[in-house]
Amino acid sequence: MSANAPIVALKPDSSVARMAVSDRIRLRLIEAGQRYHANDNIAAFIEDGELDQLRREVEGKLQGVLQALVIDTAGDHNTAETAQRVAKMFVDEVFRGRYQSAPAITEFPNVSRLDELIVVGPITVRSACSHHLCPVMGKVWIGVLPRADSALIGLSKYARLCDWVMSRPQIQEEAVVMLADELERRVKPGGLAVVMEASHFCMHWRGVKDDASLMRNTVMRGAFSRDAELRREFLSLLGKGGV
Ligand SMILES: Nc1nc2c(ncn2[C@@H]2O[C@H](COP(=O)(O)OP(=O)(O)OP(=O)(O)O)[C@@H](O)[C@H]2O)c(=O)[nH]1
Repeated sequence: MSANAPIVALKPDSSVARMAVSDRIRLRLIEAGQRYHANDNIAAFIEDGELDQLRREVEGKLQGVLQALVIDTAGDHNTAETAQRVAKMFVDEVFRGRYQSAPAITEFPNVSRLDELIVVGPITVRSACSHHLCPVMGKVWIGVLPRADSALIGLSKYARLCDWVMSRPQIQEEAVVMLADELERRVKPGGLAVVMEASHFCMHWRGVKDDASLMRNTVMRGAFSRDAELRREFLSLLGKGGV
């Protein structure tokens, strides 16, 4: 992990070793000039074994939150292990797209020089808003217009990539752009379209308590941004119940 090297120079070994694991990781990120917003992946800055330490650190902080909420975690059998459960849920499940490396995406050359529209979806996606950490549940549709030098990727890989990008706290507008960037980098298509439709629990469960509203947004790149007919064809293929 190359980003680790400058940290050792910055601080004596012993003081780095004594730091909380989140501080060690943060120092590496800062030293490398790497952004670490809620929707950024920081896997390259986490060393072997540190995720276990991070989960334990998060558990300790969550125990403090429960204590501050005046919940008797010692006497209440239902919350006795809540801090541990929630830490595991954040680090290993719902926010794992921050801490784990990208899924392996097998790429195949476009031997047949396919240049017709491919539509994948609806892919079920689960995320969380970065404002309240409430669930965001939705669907994503992806349109790819390949060109001769594009890579073709397996169908399941669209869903794997979606899951990796979505498993982070974020806003929907940025989520679709990030997903489009990841797809564009791997597939190098002549055109790329992403549509997301999602339900935000920060609006259902709390706040305005509006049960019905959805947010829909799109990213249109390359041929999709230039060609209205292609856009129409893609949108018409999203199907009933789609956008
Ligand atoms: N644009 C956008 N807004 C979002 C998304 N997810 C949640 N929000 C909104 O983020 C806003 C945060 O607003 P604040 O005023 O800081 O928070 P708040 O006082 O809890 O707001 P209320 O939800 O209105 O009670 C809310 O309006 C949410 O509905 C998203 O993906 N995109």
